[in-house]
Formats: sequence, C-alpha cells, structure tokens
Amino acid sequence: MDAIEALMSRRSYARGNLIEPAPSEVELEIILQATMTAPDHGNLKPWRFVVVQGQGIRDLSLLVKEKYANAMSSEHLEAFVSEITDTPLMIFVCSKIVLDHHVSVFDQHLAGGAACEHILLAAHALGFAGIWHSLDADDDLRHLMQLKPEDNIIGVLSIGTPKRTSKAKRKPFSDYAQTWDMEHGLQNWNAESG
Ligand SMILES: Cc1cc2nc3c(=O)[nH]c(=O)nc-3n(C[C@H](O)[C@H](O)[C@H](O)COP(=O)(O)O)c2cc1C
Repeated sequence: MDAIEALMSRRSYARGNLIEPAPSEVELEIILQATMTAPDHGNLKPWRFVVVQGQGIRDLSLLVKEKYANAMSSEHLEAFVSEITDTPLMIFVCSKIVLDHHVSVFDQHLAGGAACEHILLAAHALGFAGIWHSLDADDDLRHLMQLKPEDNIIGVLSIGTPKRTSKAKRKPFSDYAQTWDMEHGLQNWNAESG
C-alpha cells in the first residue's frame, strides 16, 4: 500500500471489531520504528511506548475487573472487560515531557500525538487496524505506568485485525481550508476569487 492510499483509507475500528492476529514481533518493531519519523520539535522524542499483549492483556483485564467491581453494573463491567480481553494488542503511549526546555510542553504533546498517528498509519499499511482512546490516568494507573507528575497518557492504541473491513465516509477537506493573502484576507477554499 502506498503512502497516499494508506492516508486516504485509514479508519478506526472499535475494540470489539479487532481480532487476532496482532502484528508479529517484526511487524510491531516496524510500527514502532515508524514513530521515529514523526515530526518532533527539538528531536526530543517526548514519548514512551508501553506494549501490552498476551499475559499483559490478561493481567490488565483482571485489574480493570477488580477496580470497577463496585463502580459499574456487572453487565457493563463484563462487556468492558471482555472488550479488553479480546483486544490483540494495546500500546499505551505515555508522554515523557522535558521540562525547562525551549520547546514548549504544548509542542511536546503534539509530537506525541504525531507518534500515535504514525503507529495507526503504519499498522494500517501492514493490513492491521486500530483505534486511539484517551485515558485519564488516576493514581493507580500513574503508578502502574510510572508516570512522572508532568506526564500523561497521550493515548491507548488498540491494534488487531479488523473483523471485516469497511470504508468510512469522509468530509471534503475544502470545508476546513482557507487561503490567505493581504489583498483578499482569509477566503474559503471554494470562494470565487476576484
Ligand atoms: C486524542 C484522541 C483521543 C481519542 N479518544 C477517544 C476515546 O476515548 N473514545 C473514542 O471512542 N474515540 C476516541 N478518539 C477518536 C477515535 O480514535 C477515532 O479517531 C474516531 O472514532 C473517528 O474515527 P476515524 O479515526 O476512523 O476517523 C480519540 C481520538 C484522538 C485523536
């Protein structure tokens, strides 16, 4: 798959629609190496990847089950836990912010986001699929992932093989693009010029 085709066809699949196989070790290494070309102000690589699969997924499911035992109805909890248990591979993308640096924390977070997108695109180009979930790290999770106070989870990326592939309907970019010059100021992409 060439790069433009990968960009144009990537879509997210809900965790419940992701099945085995997960990327092999070699494929996973390609996917993670692809993050090394993500745009990154100052070349700080302000991220850390925690790969969870196999026993890690089973351990995570157990932790989630215990943690939410009293906070969710058993029906919801069961569905949530089995969604995690059935996920072939998860990558917790953690920030690794460099404090007191001329590169802003904002830029460092954006670089982490770009790394996440490279993971999703590389996985897609190799025939896999995934989805990016956000996750507010509470104290337990912060401890588990050894997050420093300045760090957060940028995203939890679940990856596997889509049960069945489908195309997503996409909006035209022109709804979101403008042009600018001094004479005309900002103009919508499709505006008649002159
Ligand atoms: C930073 C970020 C956090 C996200 N968090 C969630 C989330 O917690 N739950 C969710 O359903 N989708 C979340 N999404 C959106 C999905 O990953 C996905 O992009 C969305 O469902 C649209 O599908 P598409 O990627 O095929 O366009 C998040 C996306 C981003 C960029």
